[in-house]
Amino acid sequence: MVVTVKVSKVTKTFRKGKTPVEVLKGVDLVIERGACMGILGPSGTGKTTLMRIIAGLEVPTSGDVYFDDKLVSTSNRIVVPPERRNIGMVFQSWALYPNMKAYDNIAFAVKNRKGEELRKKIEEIAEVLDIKKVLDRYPRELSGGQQQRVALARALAKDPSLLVLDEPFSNLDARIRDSARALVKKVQKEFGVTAIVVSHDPADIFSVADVAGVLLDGNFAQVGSPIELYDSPVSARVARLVGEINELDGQVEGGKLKVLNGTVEVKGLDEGEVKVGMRPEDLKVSEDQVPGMVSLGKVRVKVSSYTGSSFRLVVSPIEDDRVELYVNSDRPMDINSIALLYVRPEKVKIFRK
Ligand SMILES: Nc1ncnc2c1ncn2[C@@H]1O[C@H](COP(=O)(O)OP(=O)(O)OP(=O)(O)O)[C@@H](O)[C@H]1O
Repeated sequence: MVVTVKVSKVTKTFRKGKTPVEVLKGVDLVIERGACMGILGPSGTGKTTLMRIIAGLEVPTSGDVYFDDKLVSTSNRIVVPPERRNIGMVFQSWALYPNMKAYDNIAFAVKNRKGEELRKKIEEIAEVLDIKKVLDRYPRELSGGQQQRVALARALAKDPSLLVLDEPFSNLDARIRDSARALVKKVQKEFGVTAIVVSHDPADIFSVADVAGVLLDGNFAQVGSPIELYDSPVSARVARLVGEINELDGQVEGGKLKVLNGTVEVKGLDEGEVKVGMRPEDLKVSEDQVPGMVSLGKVRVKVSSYTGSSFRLVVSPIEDDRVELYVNSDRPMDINSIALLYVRPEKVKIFRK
């Protein structure tokens, strides 16, 4: 039975020698039945700890965890042990048994089915994951992508209440990572299982999660759809974690934002010093006027490099060489050429200092 997961005011304190360190500081979270929640955050921020608490592998210092209405963990106590939470887990390492064929690796995890019924279930999942032909191979005879799919099949074969994926793509080549992400999304939806994906790579989270949370300093700094997090981050730290961003100082005066040599209309903001964020794809360098975009003044091109699908420019305002901005461009530019820098005004992000 697929569950809704509810985490309520969960804290976790570890001891580093004699010093207590509070890693989670009252985390609240609801993952609706059948939804896929992504958890993003820098290293050491408590992502794995939170996931282990949900899985029952770690006990919360305080707070509660529910699967539907059932209390599974509470302050310093595991109410339902991990083996009875029916969680399908996929780890970064995939953790396949090297001495067992793919089929047996999958079958080993399934306790509730036997014989023909088990075989049918495994074949059905193998079909969806396209690993039917490799079920009689040992892990060492499989590619990384196939091993990952076997690990996913193993997690799904027991009809889990919850699927937990811990950095599931980090051991894959960049070449197949995109297709692996698409496959995870497809099977998660097809099997209708509630899922949690933990990663430090926003691309992992954005490609599979319906809702994502950014964990910073022991709490969620923001929870929202991937688009919300990317387009409307609540802070410069969140903005930086979910994608590349240029950060500049600006000033709000009389309903206008002054940044570099440009002015952008803004509404409902307090006057004063602000931090301004602009993503490289929201900037453009051009000799001509660009309709719908606002000029930020003249810049000098310092770097123009080809990235495979587009060009990447590094530019500096002509009056201040120390300020550098990254700009995505559909064409190369001559080094040291001077042009105007434009920004899409609706995409400018403004943060309090
Ligand atoms: N069993 C433990 N005892 C003491 N400290 C721990 C223990 N487990 C984790 N920590 C500490 O808690 C903090 C959070 O660790 P956690 O592994 O949850 O972070 P993370 O966000 O998953 O990091 P990463 O992305 O590097 O895996 C770290 O500072 C870590 O050193």
